Amino acid sequence: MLTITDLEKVYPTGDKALQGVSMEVDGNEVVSIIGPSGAGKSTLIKCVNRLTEPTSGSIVLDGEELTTLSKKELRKTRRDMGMIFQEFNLIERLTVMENVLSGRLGYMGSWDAFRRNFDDEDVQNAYEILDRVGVGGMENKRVDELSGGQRQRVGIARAILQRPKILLVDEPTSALDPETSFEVMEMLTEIAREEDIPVLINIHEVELALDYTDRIVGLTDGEVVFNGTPAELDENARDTIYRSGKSREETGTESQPQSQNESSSSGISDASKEKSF
Ligand SMILES: Nc1ncnc2c1ncn2[C@@H]1O[C@H](COP(=O)(O)OP(=O)(O)OP(=O)(O)O)[C@@H](O)[C@H]1O
Repeated sequence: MLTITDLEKVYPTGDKALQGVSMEVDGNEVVSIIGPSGAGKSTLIKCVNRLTEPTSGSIVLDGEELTTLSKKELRKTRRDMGMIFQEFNLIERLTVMENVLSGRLGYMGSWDAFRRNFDDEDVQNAYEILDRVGVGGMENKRVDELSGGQRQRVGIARAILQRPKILLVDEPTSALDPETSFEVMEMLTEIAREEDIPVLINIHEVELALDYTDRIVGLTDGEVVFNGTPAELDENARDTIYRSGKSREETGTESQPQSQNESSSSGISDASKEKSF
C-alpha cells in the first residue's frame, strides 16, 4: 500500500508543484493521476521514488517511510518500485534481453552485476515476460531497431521482471499513436492485475484513465481536486480539474458553477469547490 500525506514540492525556482497532496494506492489498485499541463502529475510520481526530492510530507510504501531514507537505503528500496517512463528509458544500443534483464541488476552482488551473471531463472522469466508483453522472439534485437510501442513493451517487461511492490508509470503512451496507446495500457494493466502489483500512473488521455484504471485522482495546480471512480468523473468533475486555477486563467475559459448536489456526487471536497470557483 502506498500512502501519501500532505506532500509538498517547491522547486528552487519557487514553483509550488505540489501543495499538500494526500492520496493512497490500496491493494492491487490501478490509480491514474490526471490534470492539466503543469498540475504536478509528473512531480508527484517522481517524488515517490525520489527522482525529485519532496519539500515536506510523507510517503509510505508498505510501512516504510520513503522521504527520510538515506541514499544507500533508497538504492535498496528503489528495487521495490518499477518505473515505466514516457521516453522508455531503455539503453538503445543493447538488445531487448539485455535491457529487460537490467531490471534484475539491483538484486545482484556488484561482481555478478558487473559481469552480467544473471540467474538461469531470471533469464527464463525474462523470456516468459517478453512473450507475455508481445515481443517474444525479439530478444536479440537491438532496442533502436524497435517501434515505439515495442519499446514501451520492453520497458514494461523490465519493470515487471524487477518484481516490484508498486509500478510507477509516467506518461507511458505520450509517444505512441492512439491505437498503440490502448494496446499498451490494456497489456500493462492486465499484467499488473495478474501479478497483483498496484500501479500509480500519470496519464494525459482521460479516456485511457476511464477505460483502464480503478480510481482517478485529479490534480490542479498541485492540489487534489478529485478522487473517485471512473464512473464518478462526470462533466462537472472534469470541469473542476481542467478549468480551475491557473489552467482556467491560461485558456481564458470560465466553467459553469456547479450545484451543491452535483459537486458532492463527483467526490470533490468543499475546500476544492471553494478554490475552483
Ligand atoms: N525541474 C523543475 N524546476 C522547476 N520547476 C519545475 C521543474 N519541473 C516541473 N516544474 C514546475 O512544476 C509544476 C508541475 O510540473 P509537472 O511537470 O509535475 O506537471 P505535469 O502535470 O506533469 O505537467 P505535464 O502534463 O505538462 O507534463 C509546473 O509549474 C512546472 O513548471
